[in-house]
This record gives sequence, structure tokens and C-alpha cells, in this order.
Amino acid sequence: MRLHLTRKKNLSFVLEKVQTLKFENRPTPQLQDPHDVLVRVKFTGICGSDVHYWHAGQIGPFKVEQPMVLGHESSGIVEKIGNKVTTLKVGDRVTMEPGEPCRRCDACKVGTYNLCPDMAFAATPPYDGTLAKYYRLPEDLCYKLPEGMTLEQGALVEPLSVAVHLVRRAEVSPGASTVVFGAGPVGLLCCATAKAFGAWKVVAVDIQPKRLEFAKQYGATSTFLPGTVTAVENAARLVAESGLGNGADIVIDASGAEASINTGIHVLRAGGTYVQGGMGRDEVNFPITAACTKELNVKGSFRYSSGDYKLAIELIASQKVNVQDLISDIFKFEDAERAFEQVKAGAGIKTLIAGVEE
Ligand SMILES: NC(=O)C1=CN([C@@H]2O[C@H](COP(=O)(O)OP(=O)(O)OC[C@H]3O[C@@H](n4cnc5c(N)ncnc54)[C@H](O)[C@@H]3O)[C@@H](O)[C@H]2O)C=CC1
Ligand SMILES: O=C(CO)[C@@H](O)[C@H](O)CO
Ligand SMILES: [Zn+2]
Repeated sequence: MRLHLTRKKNLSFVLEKVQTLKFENRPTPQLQDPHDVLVRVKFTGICGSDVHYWHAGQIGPFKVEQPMVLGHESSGIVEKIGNKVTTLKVGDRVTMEPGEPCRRCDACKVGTYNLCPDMAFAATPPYDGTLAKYYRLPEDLCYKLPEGMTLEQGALVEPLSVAVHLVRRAEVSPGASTVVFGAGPVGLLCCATAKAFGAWKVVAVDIQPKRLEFAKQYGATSTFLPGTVTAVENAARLVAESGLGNGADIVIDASGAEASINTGIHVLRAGGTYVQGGMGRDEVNFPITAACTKELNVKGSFRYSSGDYKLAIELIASQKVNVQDLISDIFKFEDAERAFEQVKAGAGIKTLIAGVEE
């Protein structure tokens, strides 16, 4: 009977199998360590990755093989703390960094814990996500929201941290010209972060004109709509129309589209830097000779690591990056499936799902 009551306490939104979503009453997570806290989830953003697992069931090596709670962009209120927690108290408003690394491997020890092979990341198979009434995390992965920052904005810290990591990997510095492919939440946040880092020109590229319209009023200094021509031709037009001279210093891909990847490589000047953030098809045709003869720096960027969450919070608090304007809709928890359908249809920019009501 007692177990039954406990199970009723943690309503969760579950990807049962590819393309099948459902609600489930799951056990409330228990604190596993004296440094753990239990958070009552208040807002969760839907990420392109959540949608991808729902419809394709796999991103790179991560494959949905058992039911999994979705969601990893969350804020909430501390409900319970372990007896060694010193930095948080019950009632604190927090944003959650949703990946728990092992802390012992080489990657963790050098500070690149995003590359930990034993990372337990919310809503990356096989780990359950945050679209539940409660979620458990160690205290150091819960960041107290500064005064004045809302819980809605707190849910945007995760995608902003993805953008901060991408822009840091790209080494955007004052005066750099930056082209960002994909004007979804991650791409838009890359535009805003690149500008905050001092980029001179920030060109947003997307195939959806309405997203480019948004980008123009958000972080981009100009936009580009690719035509149905070759990547080389699109790149030449982008460089000319954007006044990029011999090519862009930096290209960030936040679309995952093969066409963007190709155009991006051709848009770069010799010695420029390309960073891949978008996750589309696992394998694409790639202009490797251009990368070779232009001596490009080609890098990947995965989630976020030491200092990224703190900087993301600081960028919001200091109003250098506006996350509020990205929030296009807030759905009730029981309407989560409708929220996912809407995101899949490409409506709005960032859709949030509110936490389970009392
Ligand atoms: N590297 C990482 O750690 C992370 C990667 N991601 C990935 O980043 C990508 C972006 O995420 P969101 O912004 O949430 O997704 P999103 O789906 O909202 O944005 C992608 C944008 O790319 C645009 N696009 C598609 N084909 C294009 C093309 N040929 N040329 C130009 N633009 C094109 C779409 O119209 C859309 O606006 C996704 O692939 C997601 O899985 C997300 C989080 C972390
Ligand atoms: O969306 C993100 C992080 O925000 C991806 O890294 C997924 O975690 C991959 O499974
Ligand atoms: Zn994500």
C-alpha cells in the first residue's frame, strides 16, 4: 500500500518506444548520496534531441531500447536535501545541469566531464529525463537562480549552456565574423552568445524564413536563406551578401543538415574554424579537400562542461543574452504530447512544459 502511494507521487512523461508517448506514475526518486537533492520540477523546455529520440529512436551511439522519461532542460524548487548538502536549502529556486559524470575518469579529471564515458545524462538512453514531478541530482549540479531570474528563464540555461560551449569551442573573439547555420533555439542562442563574446558580424542561416525574421530581431546582424543550388554557390552568395571578404572566421552548425555542413565549410576563410553542434544524420558527404587546402580547424561540440552553466546564468543575469524572448509557449504537464507535436511541426521557438500541478 505504501509503495502504491509513493508510486502515485511522481507523474512522468515517458517515451515508451519510438513514436509512442505516455504518462506513467513512477516512484519518487530517493536521495542516493548525502550530497543529493530532490527537485520539484517547475519548467522543462523541449529540445531538438527529445524530438529526435521520439521520432527516430537514436542519436549517434545512444539508442532507445527501453521506456525512458523525456526532458533535460529544467528548472525547479528544492524539495528535500541530503544531510551533507551545504549550498542549497529547501525552497531554493534552481536550474538543473542534467548530466552526472563519474568524476573519476581521465576526462572528468581534466575538466572535460562532458566527455565522460560513464555520463548519466537525463533523457539520453538509458537514463530517465526530467519531465516528471521530481528529479534527483547532486547539489553541485543544481545552480541557485539569481534574484530576478524567473523559473521559466531557468529552464533556458541548459540550451544556453550548449551555445556557450559551442561558442567557446569556436574561440569567438572580439571582431570575429561568425556564421551560424540553423536558427532554432540552439542556433539563436549561439548568435546571441557570439555577439556577447564580441563577434562583429553574426549571420544566421535557415531554410525557414520565419525563423530568419526572428533571428534578425534577436542575435543576428544579418540573415541568409539558402537557395536550391550547390553548396559552393550558396557559400559564394552568402559571403558576398554578408560582406565577409575572403570568408568567415568562424562557422557554427546548429542544424545538423548536410547542406549546411557543406555550405559552412565553403563559407570559411583559409585558417577558419568550423564547429559541429547539430545532430542530424550520423554520416554525411563532407568537402574534405576544402577543409585540407584551407587548413581549417574542424571541431565537435558536445553539451557543456566546466564553467559553462555558470557563464550561461551570468549572461542571462547581466542581460547580455535575452532568453525570455525565445519562450513561445508554455503547456500544462498533461498537455505534454500536444507540446511535442507542436515542436515537431516547427511552430514557435522554445516550447516549455510546466511542472505537475499539486
Ligand atoms: N551538440 C550538442 O551538444 C547538442 C546538439 N543539439 C542539436 O542541435 C540542433 C539544434 O537544436 P534546436 O535548435 O533545439 O533544434 P531545431 O530543430 O529547433 O533547429 C534546427 C534548425 O535548423 C534548420 N535547418 C534545417 N535544415 C537546414 C538547412 N539545410 N540549412 C539551414 N538550416 C536548416 C531548421 O529549419 C531549424 O530551424 C539539433 O540537431 C539538436 O539535436 C542540441 C543540444 C545539444
Ligand atoms: O540535447 C542534448 C543536450 O542538450 C544532447 O546532447 C542529448 O543529450 C544527446 O542525447
Ligand atoms: Zn538538449
